[in-house]
Amino acid sequence: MLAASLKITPFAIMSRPVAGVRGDTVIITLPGSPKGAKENLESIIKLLPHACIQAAGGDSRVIHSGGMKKLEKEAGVAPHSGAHDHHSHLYESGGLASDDAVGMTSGCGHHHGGGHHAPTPRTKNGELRSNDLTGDVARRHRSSPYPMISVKEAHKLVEENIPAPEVVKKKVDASLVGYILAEEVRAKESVPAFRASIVDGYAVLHTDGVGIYPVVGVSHAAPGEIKPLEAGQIARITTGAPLPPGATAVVMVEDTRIAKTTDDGVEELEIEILASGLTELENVREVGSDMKTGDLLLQKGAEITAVGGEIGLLASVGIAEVEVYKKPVVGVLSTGDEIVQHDRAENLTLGEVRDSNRPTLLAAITARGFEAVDLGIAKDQPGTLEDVLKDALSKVDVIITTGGVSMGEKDLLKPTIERTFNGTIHFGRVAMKPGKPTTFATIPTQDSAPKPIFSLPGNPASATVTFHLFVLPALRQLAGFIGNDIHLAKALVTVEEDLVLDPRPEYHRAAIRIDRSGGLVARSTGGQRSSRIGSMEAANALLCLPGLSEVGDKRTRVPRGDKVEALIIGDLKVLDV
Ligand SMILES: Nc1nc2c(c(=O)[nH]1)N[C@H]1C(S)=C(S)[C@@H](COP(=O)(O)OP(=O)(O)OC[C@H]3O[C@@H](n4cnc5c(N)ncnc54)[C@H](O)[C@@H]3O)O[C@H]1N2
Ligand code: MOO
Ligand SMILES: [Mg+2]
Repeated sequence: MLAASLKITPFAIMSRPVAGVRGDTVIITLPGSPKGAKENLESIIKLLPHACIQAAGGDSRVIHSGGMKKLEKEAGVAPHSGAHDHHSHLYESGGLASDDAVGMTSGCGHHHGGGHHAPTPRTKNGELRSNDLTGDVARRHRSSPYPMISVKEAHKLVEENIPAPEVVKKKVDASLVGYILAEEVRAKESVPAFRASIVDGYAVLHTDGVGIYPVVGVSHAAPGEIKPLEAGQIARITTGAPLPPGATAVVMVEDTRIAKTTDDGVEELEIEILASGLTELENVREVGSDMKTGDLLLQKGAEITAVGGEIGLLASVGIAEVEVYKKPVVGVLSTGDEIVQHDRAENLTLGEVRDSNRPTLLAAITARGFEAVDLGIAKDQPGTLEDVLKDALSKVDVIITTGGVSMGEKDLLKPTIERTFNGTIHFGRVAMKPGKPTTFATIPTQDSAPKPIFSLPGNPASATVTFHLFVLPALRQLAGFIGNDIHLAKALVTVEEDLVLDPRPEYHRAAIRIDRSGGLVARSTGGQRSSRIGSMEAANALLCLPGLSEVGDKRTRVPRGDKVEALIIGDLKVLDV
């Protein structure tokens, strides 16, 4: 306790905690200050069950040989009671789970440079961290070997380990939306390519002034030759049509009067110009006044957006194809013996679970403009998982799997990635809720850079949140987005109700609306349990709530009316009045 407190304050030297055992009771004294008490307790709490069992006379040899479960049962220590779980979360968010833990960040966790130490894929004595693939359950890790890193760290590790984007040529058409330009584009023609009228009326010499003039020609917005115009003459012209050579302005038909027509009253012979003080090029678009040959049209790195403006600009100067960054093809694989096709007709038998992760992710990937490949469901068998992943590596640029990344003996993704594919696990645990066991790795391949694989947690809300937080930015980076454009947009929103804080930094699903004053208000989607995909229904934002450990015991909730940072994951809607 003193050592842990000393890391926090030198005043720790002044405290005089004592601890002891009376009968079979463990007694520990803590400082008076609530903060001090919490910090001291946290530094030893993981050992309390052990200490209690020893104080109750448990035999330490049995304990260390994994007989903890049996002893806990005998001693009536509930192995996984809520409280215990709560405590385990408490450490993890406090970064006390292991000495590799790093300080937590609050907010949306986007890294802004700054030092970081990436946890090494191997332990200090060079061992691989994952369980071995023998499946001997008694040999599996009893606590995670993966350092708990912050979301900010995780973002940095992803950004540093995503391959460089590939350049491809694409036609300028609707399929270009969402691509990033890999080259600077300049105008190869001027717009307009000729002097064009902005209005319907009469082409004149602006020096002629008011008076009656003969109509000597007609210029329609159509290809064809136009006769030159002399002083004292005018020509009828329609909007967008080329001015006759020699003409220097256009008078709107509203500023004229008919002076003489043919006998049958069909054709106009002479027109009275009523507009005076015409300036040169009045109502005329000079050649290249919108865009001149050689002008910069679009920068390298510009996004071709769904608004269509960039496609229009390219089309307006006749660009037929451009170099863009190839968008990654993304494979989605569900894993788990319990997982069945969501639309399988038969009713569920005991233990079966409908696959919601794959449909969710395939939809989200496609809607974001990336090509998604359905890799189906893999059983929790090392062999089949290996076959499916091998096949996937030959077909897609990025693999997403869900499930099988936690502490269970059937959680095969980490061991398979590391031991079968010689992959590098860049991180395997993130201080966040949901999404703690999120795993990001790269797998070496013969003919390309190591391929990214995101093994997301199986819990549906966890899988969907971590897709938005980690995978989507990686896809955007692969597609050529840079800097903050890689990440989801952040906004400050006012919470409409009190939100209870979790020990871990939480990405709380919410529906945000633009309110009458133009501000953003957030309404929680309700129960945020990681298994509840319903918490993603109507969610267009993830509220970045700090973990309890970050806010100290100052507060345990975000009060209604407070503002928090939110990551925008869906379209904004206006508040229904
Ligand atoms: N002893 C510990 N157990 C767990 C920990 C821990 O730290 N210690 N972490 C918990 C957290 S946090 C999460 S998140 C989960 C993630 O575990 P996995 O990634 O291994 O996920 P699975 O066990 O395979 O499945 C979890 C849950 O989700 C259901 N599932 C899986 N795939 C799908 C799918 N495609 N569609 C719908 N539902 C799916 C699965 O049936 C399970 O119910 O680990 C905790 N455990
Ligand atoms: O980390 Mo998990 O909170 O259940 O997704
Ligand atoms: Mg599991």
